[in-house]
Amino acid sequence: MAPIDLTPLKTANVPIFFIVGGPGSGKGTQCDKIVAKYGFTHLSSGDLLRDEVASGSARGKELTAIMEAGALVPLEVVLTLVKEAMLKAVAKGSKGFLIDGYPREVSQGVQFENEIQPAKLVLFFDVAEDTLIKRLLHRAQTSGRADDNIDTIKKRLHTFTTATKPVVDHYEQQGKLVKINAEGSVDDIFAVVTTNLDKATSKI
Ligand SMILES: Nc1ccn([C@@H]2O[C@H](COP(=O)(O)OP(=O)(O)OP(=O)(O)O)[C@@H](O)[C@H]2O)c(=O)n1
Ligand SMILES: Nc1nc2c(ncn2[C@@H]2O[C@H](COP(=O)(O)OP(=O)(O)O)[C@@H](O)[C@H]2O)c(=O)[nH]1
Ligand SMILES: [Mg+2]
Repeated sequence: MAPIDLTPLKTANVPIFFIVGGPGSGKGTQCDKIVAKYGFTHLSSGDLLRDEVASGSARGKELTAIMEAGALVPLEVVLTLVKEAMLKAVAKGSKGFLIDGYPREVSQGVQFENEIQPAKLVLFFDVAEDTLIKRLLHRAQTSGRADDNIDTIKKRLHTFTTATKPVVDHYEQQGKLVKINAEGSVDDIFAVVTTNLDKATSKI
């Protein structure tokens, strides 16, 4: 596969925010609110993967099995989808990016930042496991997602603890982590989010 020309994305030099948290921690919910207020482009890596599956492509078929096992899709696959979506958004004048559900492991973050540009901040929505399970089982009633069932939820939580928690430590060491207690109401959490985003964007 030919390498993707990232020049337009690098030249745009718009702020990039990683949004991390366990499955069901409210990443998508908060991203919708951030988009409404700040006009950033929201890219959910999980949604990009689900779109790829829905397209019926050969690449999509391989992904289904991995996602239903609650495991991680190979870094190159996710990063390629993210890059393609970012380039499309930059062509339309994107003001910045919320990269939701990525990085899932330290190497995903390192490679993204090396190849594209460093993230400005990493928002981490911190929610206890029992709350995550309750929320996901509730969402399962309407989400239609093949992975919103108790067996896959348990596997996703395991993947989060083993692969993604080190991501949180990695960015904490770099002083880029904003850890938000996300057990409260959507509006209370959003108030903390806006305080941090206002601070980060005023320095641009
Ligand atoms: N960077 C990513 C993002 C997603 N996935 C795969 O896609 C699945 C669903 O991802 P996502 O929609 O982000 O789900 P959750 O993290 O469970 O978060 P939520 O449902 O809360 O959005 C993951 O379990 C994983 O198999 C992945 O491998 N790598
Ligand atoms: N109680 C409560 N529920 C929330 C909050 N944020 C999201 N939810 C619910 O939790 C579920 C998962 O949220 P979602 O935004 O899809 O989380 P994501 O999986 O991290 O993207 C959904 O059913 C939401 O309605 C919150 O702040 N408080
Ligand atoms: Mg989501």
